[in-house]
Amino acid sequence: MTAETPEKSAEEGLSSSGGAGTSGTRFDLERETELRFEVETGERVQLELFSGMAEVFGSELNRNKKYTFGPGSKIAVFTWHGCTVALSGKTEVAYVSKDTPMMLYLNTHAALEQMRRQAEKDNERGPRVMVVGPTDVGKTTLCRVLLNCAVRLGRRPTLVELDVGQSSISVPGTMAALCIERPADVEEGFSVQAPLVFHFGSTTPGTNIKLYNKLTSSLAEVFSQRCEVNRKASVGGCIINTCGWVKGSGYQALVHCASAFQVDVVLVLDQERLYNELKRDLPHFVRVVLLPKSGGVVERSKDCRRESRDEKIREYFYGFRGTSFYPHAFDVRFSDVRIYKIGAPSIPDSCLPLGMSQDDTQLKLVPVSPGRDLTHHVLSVSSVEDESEVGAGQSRGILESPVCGFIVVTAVDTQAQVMTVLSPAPRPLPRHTLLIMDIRFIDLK
Ligand SMILES: Nc1ncnc2c1ncn2[C@@H]1O[C@H](COP(=O)(O)OP(=O)(O)OP(=O)(O)O)[C@@H](O)[C@H]1O
Repeated sequence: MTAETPEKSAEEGLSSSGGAGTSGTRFDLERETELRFEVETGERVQLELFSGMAEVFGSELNRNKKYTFGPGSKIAVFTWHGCTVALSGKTEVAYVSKDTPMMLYLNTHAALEQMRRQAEKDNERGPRVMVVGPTDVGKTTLCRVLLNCAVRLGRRPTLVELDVGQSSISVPGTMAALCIERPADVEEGFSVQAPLVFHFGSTTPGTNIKLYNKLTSSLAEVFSQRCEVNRKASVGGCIINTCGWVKGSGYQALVHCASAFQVDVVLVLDQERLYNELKRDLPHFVRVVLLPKSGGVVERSKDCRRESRDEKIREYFYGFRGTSFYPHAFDVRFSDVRIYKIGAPSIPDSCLPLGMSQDDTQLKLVPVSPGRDLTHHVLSVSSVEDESEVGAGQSRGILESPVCGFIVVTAVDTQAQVMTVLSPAPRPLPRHTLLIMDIRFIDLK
């Protein structure tokens, strides 16, 4: 699609916001402004840069290339020096804003880069940054901007993803780390090659906060080990994306994360209360910075979040926009696998065996006998060696082993004692220890 319909200036674009789907609308953006748009459900929108320079969340746009955004995408095209872009397709809203915090975000990046330079000089480690704030304040977007800025300067920062509801690295229900080697693709985001992924199993940390904190520590440990042997990773530092749960145990989990990763900087988006609490509770050498949220960040409904989780799982099996991968379906005999759930249901303290605490039950591996209720569940394939025995001591090994992939149970035949699974690779499964998630995926499309 090209800009064949009437051309509009930014001001006209403003007046066209509010929905009546526009096609081929041209926007002349002044310096330091951004064009924000949302794609209507069931639609696609194409973006093209005609002149000047512009970026989407820190990834530069190429001129005269058409970028396509799928249903529900919420995008901001920012320009430092002015540009002309066009949108074609049905947008729910499209408007230009002069009021953007990008300058503050860039200043934050400049300060982090200064810390990296200093680290290089002094043979120290680079900044470890934690981004926090309530839901829908643009945490993920800020992480992306900061990582893009760093990698564009030749740095190799690590993205640590602790948001188990909306992971930007792997499927929901996981906690992961990814070394960033190139800027995010404008449409697809960061290229996910060789991430380190741990199984959490649900979309809210509150379902098993003990496990959540444990895995945060495991990620921190692996990251620190990598920094010891890889100078670039050490200088690049890390940007940690967290969950929007910032009260009670959620808050404690943030404090735990700050200590596990030994963070130097905490960026608090849009909540003064959280900012003050962290200033009070973190050691004085941690720099806690309050940043405003962008007016463009869009609140997402529960349904919208569920859809984007489903989309993420679909993407894992079928690739971006469902076109690049061809998953396999095959039968797995019950006797060939061992399936566990992490965490036993909590029972009153008075009923626990002598010397055992609730904490122990949260980290316990509970064997699951396959039945029909397993249908549609996502299972993580643990990388733990098949031969290892699961005794009281070894369960730790499974909890703290990364996963090597995911499968979805599509059918269970209890008579034949087999289950049919959807898998990214052909049979056989690479390992036979499976961890069940609370998350289900129904392969409808
Ligand atoms: N300036 C902007 N203009 C338009 N859309 C934006 C802008 N910044 C962010 N968004 C969009 O707003 C949505 C929410 O942003 P983001 O995912 O960064 O928030 P979050 O705080 O990480 O959310 P949560 O932690 O609750 O999942 C995303 O779809 C993102 O693309």
